[in-house]
Formats: sequence, C-alpha cells, structure tokens
Amino acid sequence: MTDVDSTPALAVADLVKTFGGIRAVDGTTFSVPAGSITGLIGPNGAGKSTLFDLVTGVLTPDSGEIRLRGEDVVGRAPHEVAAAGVGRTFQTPKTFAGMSVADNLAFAATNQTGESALNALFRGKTVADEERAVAERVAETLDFLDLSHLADEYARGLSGGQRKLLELGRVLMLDPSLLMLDEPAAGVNPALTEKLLERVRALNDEGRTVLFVEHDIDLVMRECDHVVVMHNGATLATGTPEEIRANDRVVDAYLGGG
Ligand SMILES: Nc1ncnc2c1ncn2[C@@H]1O[C@H](COP(=O)(O)OP(=O)(O)OP(=O)(O)O)[C@@H](O)[C@H]1O
Repeated sequence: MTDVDSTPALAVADLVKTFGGIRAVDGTTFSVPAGSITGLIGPNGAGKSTLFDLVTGVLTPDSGEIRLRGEDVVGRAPHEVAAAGVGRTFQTPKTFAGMSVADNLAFAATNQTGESALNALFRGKTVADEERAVAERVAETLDFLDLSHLADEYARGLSGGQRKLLELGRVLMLDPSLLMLDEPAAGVNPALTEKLLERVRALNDEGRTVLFVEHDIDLVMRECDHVVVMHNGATLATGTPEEIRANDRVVDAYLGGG
C-alpha cells in the first residue's frame, strides 16, 4: 500500500460558507476515498450544492480546507479545478440546445473550461492535431455513452435522460479523475437511469472516483461504497451504506421521517 493509494481523491475540512446570516456550509469535514463511489445525501438545504460550488471553485469558502489528492485548491478558479481533474455535472444539464450532440462535446473540450484545461490536454500539439484529437475523443465518448446515432441531432431534440448522458459526456471530454454528479438520476426514466448508472460504474472500474448527490436513498445505498450525510451544513455521519442505515443520528435527523 503506497501513500498515493490512501490519499483521498477529495478531502474537505472545517469548511464554512455563509451567505449573509445563513451558514450554508457550517464546518463540514469528510473525505472521498480514491477509487470509491461516494454518495452525498442530506435534506433540502443541507448545503450539498453549496459544497459542490466550493469544491469546483465557483464559490470561495470563508474558511476551511479543500484538498484534491492532497493538494490544496482553495482559491482556484473553476477552469483550474477542471484542469486538476474534476468533472462536474449539474442537476439541470448545461448542454446547448441549438448545437448538435457532437458539437456539444467538442465545445466542452475546447471552450468550456478555458485555456488551462485545454493546454493540459493538448500540450505540444498543433491546431490540426488538436482538432483530430478532439474529433477522436468526441467519437469515443459518443460510443461509450451509446449516443453515436444521435451525433448530428440538436441537443434540444433529446429526452431529459439522454441530455443527462450528454451532460456526462461533456465532463468526460476532459478526462476527469474525480466525477462530481449533481442528482444524475433526477427526472430520468428507470431504463435510462440504469444505463447512466452502468456507465458511471464503468467509469469507476477505470479508476475514476465518483461523488454524487442524490435524493433517492435506495439508489445511494445500492450503488455507493461510501456515504456522507450532511445536515445543516455540517457532516452528520460518514460510512458504508450499512453503517449509515444503522446510525441512530442519521435515522433521527433524516431517514426516520419516512
Ligand atoms: N447564493 C445563495 N445566497 C443565499 N443563500 C444561499 C445561497 N445558496 C444557498 N443558500 C442557502 O444555503 C443553504 C444550503 O443550500 P444548498 O442549496 O447548498 O443545499 P442543498 O443541500 O443543495 O439543498 P437541495 O437538496 O434542496 O438542493 C440553504 O439555506 C440555501 O437557502
């Protein structure tokens, strides 16, 4: 066992973010083990979305630590966090309705996260090389997500579930080592949810760490090997699904209500 293996993919410590008088994130501390599928759960308003914004550099914490594979990333801009290997999807996919599915993916590689991410991916390549590399990656990503037959369709023509797959494809263009998925199954029909989860498992099998926010507790308990429970901006509990189910504080504060 090397140190690298035991360094968490993500570790936050004593993280605080206030909006006026509201302590949206109030001292939360937890880690996401490298190589895990970790579920982040908690009631509405627990601070999960704010936490995602803090980790991805959209918001800056008032205090506390955020480490990616041990490296402090507080104060980094979103494109720098993306270049450091963090890919994030949104509850409402950030796809471009008037662009084709393939162009949505190509755009994600070339424009979305700014120069630094691009440079990291294409260092030392000419423009023609770069275009070829992007086209290859688009094709690979379409194939992986089973969207090749829709490559030339406008994104606006996709179903909600297909748009979630495209959203996942958008973040895969930059080859992230940590995937942060915000309610990937919300509003997706059961068949496409299963397909999406199967792709997430495949990405995890490749060695990518997954952290996802999800309100469907059964899905979290089934899919995750590690669970973090947030409540009122703090960490209420962390552990395996079995440990979380058996935790009286979690049951009282969250699961108990039915
Ligand atoms: N930009 C903001 N300005 C003011 N208050 C905010 C802002 N963002 C979040 N909050 C508040 O911070 C708290 C945490 O919100 P957050 O959206 O992070 O929770 P959540 O766990 O993601 O909830 P949900 O499950 O409903 O998405 C809430 O009380 C929310 O109203």
